Amino acid sequence: MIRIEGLTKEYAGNAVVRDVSMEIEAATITVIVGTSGSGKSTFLRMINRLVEPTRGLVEIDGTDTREMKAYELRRRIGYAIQDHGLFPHWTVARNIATVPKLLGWDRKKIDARVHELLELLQLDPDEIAPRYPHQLSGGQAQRVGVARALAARPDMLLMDEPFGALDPVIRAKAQADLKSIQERLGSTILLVTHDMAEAIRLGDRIAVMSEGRVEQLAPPAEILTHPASDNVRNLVGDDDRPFRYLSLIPVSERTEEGTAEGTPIAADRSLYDALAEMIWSGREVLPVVGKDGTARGLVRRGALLDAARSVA
Ligand SMILES: Nc1ncnc2c1ncn2[C@@H]1O[C@H](COP(=O)(O)OP(=O)(O)OP(=O)(O)O)[C@@H](O)[C@H]1O
Repeated sequence: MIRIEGLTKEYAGNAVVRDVSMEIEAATITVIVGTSGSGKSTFLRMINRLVEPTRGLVEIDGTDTREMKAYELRRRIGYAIQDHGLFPHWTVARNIATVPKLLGWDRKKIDARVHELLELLQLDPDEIAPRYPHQLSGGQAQRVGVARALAARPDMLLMDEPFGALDPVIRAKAQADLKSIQERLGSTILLVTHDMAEAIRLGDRIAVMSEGRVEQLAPPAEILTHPASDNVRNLVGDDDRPFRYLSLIPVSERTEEGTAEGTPIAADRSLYDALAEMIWSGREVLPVVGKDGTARGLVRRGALLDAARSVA
């Protein structure tokens, strides 16, 4: 678990991060979202001490980061940034091996880890490992950046706008990949973005920052249903709120007893998917099935619209 208390950064007496406290559970994704200049990157960089806090405390599993040596911080906290930060004159394999090498791992262990990580990120090791960064697509470079950050099995991964340089289609794929890797490895991730849609898609919790403070720290559904301030409401975007909310709630939560005709929808799909299916197929009711295909009941369009209206 990561404990952050009273974290503050001042430049020339001017606070850019003000008294931020939070606890981050292991194996969760916390997304820091906010407008430009709200202090997100400075906050993130104080966690691995790339920026030295003016005041406050960061503890990882009970150890104050001030008591950790630089190499230990690097091992325990992986760091991935927007333009991936790969070293241009090093191959992909050497880039990924940066921290393990610093830690003195032997060659065999490093090679095995590079191979394993490339496979995890769905890159062909034989093809990609010997390449140089300029020989990669944007999406591949981004994944290599994540592989490098994961190399020494860190306790925590810090990601600063990791998908910022990707086009929307690749970005959505990269987000889905990150989520599935995180679920598989049980990684603890703190990710900075200015994109609320990304925050809602990825976050177990979202911290909304404004002028150096955390204005709200809550799960996505709560941010959507109960924005704590006008600022949070603006970031969420009034027009999209109902749709974003529907995309977070599984069909199982609005399933009623009964039977209905036509192609069913799976209970773990979202209400948004159900509504899209209803519009597409011109139906007002869909049968709902479980993962194993057994009937679970039905979902009505009225119930979806009620759910959407609850946040409108
Ligand atoms: N080294 C520095 N010296 C002085 N001021 C700084 C320094 N680094 C950051 N700042 C200021 O701190 C504020 C917060 O910057 P920060 O980069 O943390 O914001 P951000 O929310 O990450 O913004 P963006 O989304 O644009 O990256 C800004 O006003 C910035 O100008």
